[in-house]
Amino acid sequence: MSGPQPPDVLARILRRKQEEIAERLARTPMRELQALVAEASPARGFAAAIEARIASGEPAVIAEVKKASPSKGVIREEFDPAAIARSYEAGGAACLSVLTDTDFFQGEDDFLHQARGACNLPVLRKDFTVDPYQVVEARVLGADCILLIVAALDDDRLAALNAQAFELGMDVLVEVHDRGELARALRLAPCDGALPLLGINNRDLRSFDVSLDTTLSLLDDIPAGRRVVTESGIATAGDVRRMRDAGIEAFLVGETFMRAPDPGLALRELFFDP
Ligand SMILES: O=P(O)(O)OC[C@@H](O)[C@@H](O)c1c[nH]c2ccccc12
Repeated sequence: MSGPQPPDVLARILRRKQEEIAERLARTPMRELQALVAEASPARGFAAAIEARIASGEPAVIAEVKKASPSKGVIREEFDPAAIARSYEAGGAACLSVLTDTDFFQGEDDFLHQARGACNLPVLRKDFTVDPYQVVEARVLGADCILLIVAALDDDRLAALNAQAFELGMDVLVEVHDRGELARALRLAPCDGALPLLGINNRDLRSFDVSLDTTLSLLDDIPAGRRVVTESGIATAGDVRRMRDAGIEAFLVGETFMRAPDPGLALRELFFDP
């Protein structure tokens, strides 16, 4: 370790998230929210879209719609979620990921709505989901998949939120960063035969350090047949090659595309015409 370490940003985000959930509950009680599920747009099949893409011999790219982050500040000034979604779809994305956290990522719930409404791709709600209220909220917003960060949840909560998401017809991307978290993710039981996608975050959410070695170092512990998504820090054709040589076929990429004038073109160049 070198240089000053930032404070544990994940802990700060989770403290603030509890306040935010309380505020939202006070505005719209759970019962009212649940009544809106019936009116939500049917789920698009997030994991199925990834598998279909890989079955056709191409990598599955989950392209992220992200304006800012705590580690990088504002990443993209000119930010139109609908235009970005259309660009990603044209560039060959299999799915989208949309940041909805406002306080740390300058996201909005409405960004998900705008992005999903502008294309036919399944969409991941990228947020810090720690409460059943947020899972219902995700589906009401139209989300096709939610993120569950193992480092943010105890075993019981992780299992409960995972099952709840599947019951609502969504898929789950369960995110790990080290061997201990991976072991916990692998203990999740199937829901109606379905298991979550395994996301390996190359960025340490506590220190912001990024290393693609994180993904490679965990592969030996993953049973055959599980779908792995490598997340964060993918920037060059060499990075993509390195991951694909290790057998990784699903990628979650944000910053590299968000810094490009045309995000979908950047996607196409990185993955489809190197
Ligand atoms: O912008 P990048 O380095 O390509 O990373 C995308 C994505 O993996 C990252 O935004 C992310 C991964 N896990 C998260 C959890 C919360 C917020 C954000 C994230």
